[in-house]
Amino acid sequence: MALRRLQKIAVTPLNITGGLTSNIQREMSTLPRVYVTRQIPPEGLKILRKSGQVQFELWDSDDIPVPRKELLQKVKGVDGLLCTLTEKIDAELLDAAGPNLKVLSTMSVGFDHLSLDELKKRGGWGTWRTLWLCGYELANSTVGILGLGRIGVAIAERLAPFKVRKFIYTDVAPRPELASAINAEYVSFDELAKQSDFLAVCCALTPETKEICNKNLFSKMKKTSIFINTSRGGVVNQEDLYEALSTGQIAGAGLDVTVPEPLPTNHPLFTLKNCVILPHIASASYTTRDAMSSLAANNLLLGLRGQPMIKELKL
Ligand SMILES: O=C(O)C(=O)CO
Repeated sequence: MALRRLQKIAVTPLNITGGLTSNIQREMSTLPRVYVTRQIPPEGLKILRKSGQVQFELWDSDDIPVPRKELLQKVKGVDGLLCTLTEKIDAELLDAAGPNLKVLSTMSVGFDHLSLDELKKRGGWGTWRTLWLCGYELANSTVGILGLGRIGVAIAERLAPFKVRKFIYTDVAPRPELASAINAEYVSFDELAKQSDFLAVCCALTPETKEICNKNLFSKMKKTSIFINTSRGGVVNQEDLYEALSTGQIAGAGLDVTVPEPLPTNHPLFTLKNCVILPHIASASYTTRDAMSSLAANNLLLGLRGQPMIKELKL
């Protein structure tokens, strides 16, 4: 299989001796996987370890280079490869590594052991493929809304032209006045999970909704369904979401909100190909932010004058 997403190649003019004495080193986590092809001097290993950014495995010998057969096995699916000048990085090796490989770093100033043509070939988008970056269609789908308020209705109005077959929603009680505007059917929480092809969370974060989206919800969803959260990160149990996405329990997630915000770039959710994360920007248009600031200012002035506010949170 061809490598499609090679992003960086680094050459390193290091000349340090020394090393670790243990056999294969393995740090298990959900972080990007790196293979280190040689017992490199401890400073480099310390940097990798301390970074908290990667899990790595090491061929722990300074005397003999990793046998080619072993190397071809070990590089399968890695995100990064740290090699030395004794490893030939050619088409066979890059194919064995596969499409996850993003960075190749060599502990050498010379780069004659790297097949530059093969590396270049794998640096761009690659060729168009029939199922490349395919997703699921809104047409004929069932869209579920968890918490139907003005935002849920506005989302449904925007999705309807894509020929959604059916809108369903759940809330503490049916909300017929809002639901009628989008022809949405009230269902139970379980039915919402079971039927939704796209499930959009639009509820407020309250003690009742905290982590309401957890393994109980995800385990009832279809394997082809997409989970969307634009409300608050706290309504989701992120460990359960990670589990559901990484095991294929659900097909994908789009998150505008997370805990914390912004989500640290080494968070396990960022390692998933089926999770798109934004830094809370769903309302980030000049018009919307102007409207939000005007509303807040007008509410304040009305309140100070003792008049009814345009939007008042009933306590
Ligand atoms: O207004 C809010 O509460 C927001 O989350 C803005 O995106």
